[in-house]
Formats: sequence, C-alpha cells, structure tokens
Amino acid sequence: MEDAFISGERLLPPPLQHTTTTRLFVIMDGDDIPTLIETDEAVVLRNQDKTVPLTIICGFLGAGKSTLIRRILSERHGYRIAVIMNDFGDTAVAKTINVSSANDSTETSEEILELANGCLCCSIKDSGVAAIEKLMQRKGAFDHILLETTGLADPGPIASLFWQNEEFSAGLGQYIHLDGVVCMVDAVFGRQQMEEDHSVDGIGESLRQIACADVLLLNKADLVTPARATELEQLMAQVNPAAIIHRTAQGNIDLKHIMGIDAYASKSRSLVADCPAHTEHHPSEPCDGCCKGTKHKHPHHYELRGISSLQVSVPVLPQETFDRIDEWIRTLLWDGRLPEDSVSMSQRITVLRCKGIFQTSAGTTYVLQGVRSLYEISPAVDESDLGLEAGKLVFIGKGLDENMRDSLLRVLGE
Ligand SMILES: Nc1nc2c(ncn2[C@@H]2O[C@H](COP(=O)(O)OP(=O)(O)OP(=O)(O)O)[C@@H](O)[C@H]2O)c(=O)[nH]1
Repeated sequence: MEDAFISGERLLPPPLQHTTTTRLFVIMDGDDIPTLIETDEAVVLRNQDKTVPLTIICGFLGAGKSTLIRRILSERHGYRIAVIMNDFGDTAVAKTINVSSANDSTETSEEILELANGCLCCSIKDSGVAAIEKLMQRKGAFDHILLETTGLADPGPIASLFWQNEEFSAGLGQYIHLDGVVCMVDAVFGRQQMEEDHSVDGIGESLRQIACADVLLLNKADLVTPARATELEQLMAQVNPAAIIHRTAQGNIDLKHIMGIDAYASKSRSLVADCPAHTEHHPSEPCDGCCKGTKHKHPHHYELRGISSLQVSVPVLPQETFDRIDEWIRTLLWDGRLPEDSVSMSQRITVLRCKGIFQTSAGTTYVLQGVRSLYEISPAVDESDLGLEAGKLVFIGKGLDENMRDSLLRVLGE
C-alpha cells in the first residue's frame, strides 16, 4: 500500500518490531465454549501493518452519521476511503444514500460507486461481511474502510466480527483490521436519547453505542449553547471514561481524529490519555484522584439506565498477580460474575467494553482490550509512549458495583 497522509500525519502505524507472544481470549457468544488461543504477536502485528483499517461509525437515529459520511465522500482529503452504508446487523431497516460523482451529477448510487476524490461508496444492503468481501476484491483501490451502522445497531457484536476470532483471522482478518468505533451523539437530543431509548436487556441502544466507542463525536454543537454541550460531554465521559470526545457541527472533523486511531492495537498512547473526562473541549474541575494537577473532573461510580463505568488504578504487578488478574477478567467477561460469586450468579454482570494498561515487576507493560466477552491482554507495542506512573483498568457495562471494585482491589492486593 502506498504511503498516505492526512493533515501531515501518517495514517497507518509505523512498521512494528515487537516479537512477543500474546494470548488472545476468544468466546463467540454466550452459548459457545470459550476458546483460548496462543498466538504469535509478531504475526498479528505484521498482518495488521499490511491490512486495511476499518472504522465503525455508529450513533443514535439522526445524530449525523450520514452527514459525516457524505462530507467524507465529497471532500478532497487526498485519501482513498471505502464507505459501506448499509443495514449492518439490522436488515429490517433499509437505508441507502445516493452520492453523485463530482464529474457526473446524474450518476446515481450503485453497488460500488467510485467518486472523484477516490472514495468508494458501497451501499450493498446484504450482510456487511459480504459487502466487505466484495469490496476486498478491489483491494488496493482504497486505504481505509468506514462502516456506518444503523441508528439502532449495537456496535459491540459488529466490532467483535472484525476483531480477534478464529473465523475472522482465517478470512477477512488477512485483509482488514478494526481501527476503532466512532459514535456520534446528538447534542440536542443525546441526553434524552440516553435516558429514554428503547432498551434491550435493560440497556438502551444509545448507551450501548456510547459504551462501545473509542471516539465520541458530540455533533450538532451549533444547535446548543457551549454550556449545554459541556454538560452532555461530561455525561458521555461518565458513561464511557475511556473514549476521546470531540465536539462537531455537520460532522466537521479532521479525519485524523477518527481514522488511524488504532484503538484495538496493543498501543498504549490512547490508554494513557484516557483518564475520565479527558475531552478536547471541556477541561473542567481539577481532579483530586489519579490525575494530580490536571484540570478535569474525575467521575467516580456513575450510573445511567443501568450502564456505569468502573475505573481502578493498578500498581506494578508481580507475575502471580498478573495471572490472577487475567483469571478475574476472564470470569467477569465470560461468566458475567465475580470469581467469589456462586456459579448461579452467572450473567449478573455485563461488560460491554474494557480497556487497561499496567506494568509487571518484570518490567513489561501490558494493554488490555475487550469488547464484551472477547478480550486480549498483550504487551504494549511502544513502551516509550508510556510515562506511566500507575496503570489503570476501565470497565463499562451493567452491574458494575462497589462489590466489583472491592473484588478487583483484593486481587490487586490493594
Ligand atoms: N444543525 C445541524 N444539523 C445537522 C448536523 N448534523 C446533521 N444534521 C442534520 O440532522 C439530520 C439527520 O442527519 P443524518 O446525517 O441523516 O443523521 P443519521 O445519523 O445518518 O440518521 P439515521 O440514519 O436516521 O440514524 C439531517 O437533517 C442533517 O442535515 C449538525 O451538526 N447541525
């Protein structure tokens, strides 16, 4: 793939030289037996360097997803982007967008429409995976894939399709890798949507989308006062303390903030920066907790319609604690309970997303990445990024209570 730059920054990660073995923990759904995969991280990273990044764009109904995509498709950003706009994960609601070529305004949307700026627009209404397979027949014709989900989609299962699982690794994983999940939130109705949206298993869709995101765009900022936007950003940061928040109008954002973010790689930079309420626009009150001297609010346990986040600082861990943490996380994500809970309490806890970074006494820095029951703990790719004083673990989901914090602190020996 040729070099590509956005706003002077290289979009694709630099060549990776890490050669440590990593463990990938995979479970496909609640009924399957979990599979533990030992894999050579060098292979994963080498593949990732060659594969096309895929960004999932979600957001509740009317938040501005199509506006963002349309902007990307029509702007001259010098980058070749394939966009899939379809009913990914939800074939019941049909939606296509016609985007005309700048050269021929009469040209209508086809299965794959090539635009003057080099973007490809794919509006296939079948399964998203089939759409991507079809797209990959044109491998080399684009540098990045954007996948827009419907407003009611839960991005968690979609992200899982494109992350470490055996089927993906053997198939599409040879050509693409998940770069990140971007969620658009409506500045006018976002709060109401979070509080009132239709809920599945007690968790509303807009909250699932926010919980799962690596980047949150507070869109339609032109329609609210800065104070109201700040209020909503704080709420978003409380629901998902691990996401970076940007404020936008008409989806106007520098693409480097939503593409090439490598949220699922074993990179540490975003995790180090992701202390709660670290947003681009609303540094607020000083935090008295883990972020000494920085000016932002530090949310403690916060719950909205059953969804909450839990963040715990992690000291440098001896090896045996590392193993216990691994087991603790596995029980939490696979069984939906704490190790000390009885088996009958299974599925009491639902973790939608988790992230973390910590060091062991052997001097290795590890990164945790998880989407639902699928997670990975792997050595950090670039330890020079860290400047790490204390590690941290962040969980977002349902049923995350003080018992869980206490249980985790016990395992950490705190
Ligand atoms: N004022 C204002 N209007 C916006 C902005 N972004 C989008 N809109 C408008 O909001 C409406 C919905 O935008 P879409 O881009 O279609 O939203 P969507 O998320 O794709 O909607 P669904 O596909 O139905 O979920 C349209 O009328 C847009 O023109 C914005 O930042 N400011």
